[in-house]
Amino acid sequence: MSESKIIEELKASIRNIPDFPKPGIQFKDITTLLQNPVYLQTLINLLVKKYQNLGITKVCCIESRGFFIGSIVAYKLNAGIVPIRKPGKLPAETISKSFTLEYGEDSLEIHTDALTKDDVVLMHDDLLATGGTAEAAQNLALDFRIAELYMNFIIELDFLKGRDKLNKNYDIHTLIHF
Ligand SMILES: O=P(O)(O)OC[C@H]1O[C@H](OP(=O)(O)OP(=O)(O)O)[C@H](O)[C@@H]1O
Ligand SMILES: Nc1ncnc2[nH]cnc12
Repeated sequence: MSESKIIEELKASIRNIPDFPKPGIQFKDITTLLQNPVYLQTLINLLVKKYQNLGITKVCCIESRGFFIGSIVAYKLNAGIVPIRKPGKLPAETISKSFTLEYGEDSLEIHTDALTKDDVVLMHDDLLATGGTAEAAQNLALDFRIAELYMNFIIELDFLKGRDKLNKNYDIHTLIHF
């Protein structure tokens, strides 16, 4: 099967929940993709193929839905896992960035010793919506003056133009567009 057909199948496996968690939001639920072993393997294989020859040393995984796939990809790439978490969850010294998202306001934190200037970082989250989360996460990583940064999302809600908030000097890749 062609790669675009495979991506269409993965897209069809994502469940839409209207009005969750607030009226007007069309929530893209990835649990229906993740719980299917074939779809899970297919997704991981596509991501590993894309990022395997780039010398990635750390995968930054954005809480919480970014943890699932980001962690597996890190393992497959022989890279480390760096959690980017909601406030008050990381126990050691952190740096923090605030942002607004499609249905609220939040901030994100990373440990101050999580990255170094030699790191080639893959930043992963399940979904890019308004881009507030990804922008904050990108800025957290760039504060470390890392060697390179790749941004990856399973899903992008194109109509929200979240991509426009991100620094265009770094590669941004999304598998499935709505
Ligand atoms: O582009 P944005 O408008 O910033 O929205 C995208 C973010 O929203 C969701 O996370 P959420 O904050 O709902 O947390 P969760 O992963 O813990 O469910 C999603 O997993 C992204 O992280
Ligand atoms: N529409 C949406 N579906 C799933 N996760 C989201 N995060 C922000 N917007 C979302």
